[in-house]
Amino acid sequence: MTTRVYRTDERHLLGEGEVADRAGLAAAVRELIEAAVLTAAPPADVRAATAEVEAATARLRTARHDLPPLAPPEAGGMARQLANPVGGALNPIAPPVAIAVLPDGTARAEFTLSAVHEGPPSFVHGGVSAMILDQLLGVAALANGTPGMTARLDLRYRRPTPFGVPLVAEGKASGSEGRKTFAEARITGPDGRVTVEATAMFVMPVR
Ligand SMILES: CCCCC/C=C\C/C=C\C/C=C\C/C=C\CCCC(=O)SCCNC(=O)CCNC(=O)[C@H](O)C(C)(C)COP(=O)(O)OP(=O)(O)OC[C@H]1O[C@@H](n2cnc3c(N)ncnc32)[C@H](O)[C@@H]1OP(=O)(O)O
Repeated sequence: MTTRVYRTDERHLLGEGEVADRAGLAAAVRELIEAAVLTAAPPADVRAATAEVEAATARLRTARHDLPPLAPPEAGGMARQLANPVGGALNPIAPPVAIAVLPDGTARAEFTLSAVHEGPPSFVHGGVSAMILDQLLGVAALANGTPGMTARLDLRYRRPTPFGVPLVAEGKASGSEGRKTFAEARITGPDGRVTVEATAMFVMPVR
C-alpha cells in the first residue's frame, strides 16, 4: 500500500484496497457505536472496553490527514466523497442510507435506523430525518443537472418515524429557475404512511 504525498490544499486519494479497508473500519465502528449505546455489560467490562477503544484510536492517530480523503472515481467520473455523514461508507456516524437515482430522476433510499438514532422515546430524532432528507433532496437536485447548496429546507413532521423497521425516502426535483432548484421528498414507514415531508431550495453559488 503506497501513501501519496499531498499538500494541505489537496485531498488524499485512497487506493481501492484502502477504500475497502476504511469501509470495513467504518462498519466496525458503527457496530461499536450501537454496542456502546445499548451495552448491558458490567461496569468493569465497560471500563476495559473504553481502554481498548482508546488504544485503537491512538493507533489510527499515528498518521492523519487534515480532511477526509476521497475515493478513486468510477469510470469517467469525479473522485468520490465517501465520508459524507449521510450514507458515506467511510464515515461511521453515517446512518446506512444508500441513495439510488431512478431513471425518472427520483432519488430513493431504503434503510433501517436504529436505537442510536432515537430522539423522542421509541422514535427517530427529527434532526436525523432532516439530515437524510437534505442529502436525498441534494442528490435529486444533482440528478436534475442543477446541483446547489441547500438554501432552504422545510420539514413537516406528520407522524413519529419508527426505528428498527424498513423506511423509504424518495424525492425529486420539481423545477429550477436560474441558479435555484426546488425539490420535494418524504419518508414513508412500513405501513405506507408518510412520516416526514420536506421541500427544499438549492442555490448554486456564484464562484
Ligand atoms: C462549492 C460549491 C458546491 C455547490 C454544490 C454543488 C454540488 C453538489 C454536488 C454534489 C451534491 C451531491 C449530493 C447532495 C449533497 C448535499 C446535500 C446537502 C447539501 C448541504 O448540506 S449544503 C450545506 C448547508 N447550506 C449552506 O451552508 C448554504 C449556505 N448559504 C450559502 O452558501 C449562500 O447563502 C447560498 C449559496 C445558498 C446563496 O448565496 P448567493 O450569494 O448565491 O445568493 P444570492 O443572494 O445571490 O441569491 C440568489 C437567489 O437565491 C435567493 N436565496 C438565496 N438564499 C436564500 C434563502 N436562504 N432563502 C430564500 N431565498 C434565497 C435569493 O433571494 C436570490 O433570488 P433572486 O435571484 O430571485 O433574487
